[in-house]
Amino acid sequence: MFLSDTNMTDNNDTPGDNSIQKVEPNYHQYSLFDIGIDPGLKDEEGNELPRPFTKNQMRKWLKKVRWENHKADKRAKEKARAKERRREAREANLDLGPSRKALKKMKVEKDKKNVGVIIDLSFDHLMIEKDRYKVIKQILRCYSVNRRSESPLQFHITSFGEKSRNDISRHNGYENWDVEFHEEPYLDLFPKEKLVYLTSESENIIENFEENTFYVIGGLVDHNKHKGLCHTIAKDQGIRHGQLPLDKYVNMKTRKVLTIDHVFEIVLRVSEGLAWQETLMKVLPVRKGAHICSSVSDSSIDISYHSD
Ligand SMILES: C[S@@+](CC[C@H](N)C(=O)[O-])C[C@H]1O[C@@H](n2cnc3c(N)ncnc32)[C@H](O)[C@@H]1O
Repeated sequence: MFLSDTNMTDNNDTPGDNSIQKVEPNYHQYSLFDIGIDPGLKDEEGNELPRPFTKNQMRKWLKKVRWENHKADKRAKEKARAKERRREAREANLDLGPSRKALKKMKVEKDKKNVGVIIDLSFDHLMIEKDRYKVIKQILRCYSVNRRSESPLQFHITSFGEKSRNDISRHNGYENWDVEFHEEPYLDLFPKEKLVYLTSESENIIENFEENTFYVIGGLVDHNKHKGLCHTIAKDQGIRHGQLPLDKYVNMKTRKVLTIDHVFEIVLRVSEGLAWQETLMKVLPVRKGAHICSSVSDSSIDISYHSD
């Protein structure tokens, strides 16, 4: 159910106004963290307490609620319109192509690539709630690009603990995703020689993704606080590691550390057969300021990893 904000006008001067108190936010659905507010206060059950709300915070919150309402409305209208179009087409004996249901079924039957990606969620203890949510959002994007791919990657999530389970359960239906969730760490699940930890600090430059190999991405949003952590872990565990060949194909204005979903999509696109330069220009966000290196051609060079 969505909230009505008709009682909340821009003329409300104080958050304690009667009109504001009529708004009954659903604090389970909308975390204050979602709108960049650290609520600080919690009740005995750990729920965020509504006060104190400044006028500005309340405005931001209402803007978010309005947007959510608008999105839900729009989706419902689109659904109704699509249903109506199908009904009309059926009556006129027109073929509108496969239904959503049929498309979904076709997707499940797609051939998976023999290349795997593992997102290593063993870093919960190093992140505040807000950053853990960012990790989950990025995983959501990985799932979404993989699902749309004609040749999806094998997708595993390891060290999937209680915190991650709670965080991800805000997104309904994750249990039905075509992703394998494991509570165990990857070392308990996969042979060491088939693992390659992706890390921007590795001295090994990846040129292509090997079949029958699992590429590990660190499930960590750390704002560079734990620089080199995944590289150290890979070396300590004696598994192979490699960095993406960013320097070879693009000039970047910013750091070479990418987000989980960008790394995932790069592995996916290159495994699909897209050239490196094209992939990087397509996937890297504009703010990374990537430009093509004019001196390179997009040929493949094999490298051998060493596991230190
Ligand atoms: C935001 S980064 C985390 C950075 C973290 N300080 C670390 O030690 O890796 C998330 C993950 O994306 C992957 N990653 C990011 N940039 C990369 C690059 N240039 N090459 C290879 N992997 C990269 C790594 O697996 C990394 O753990």
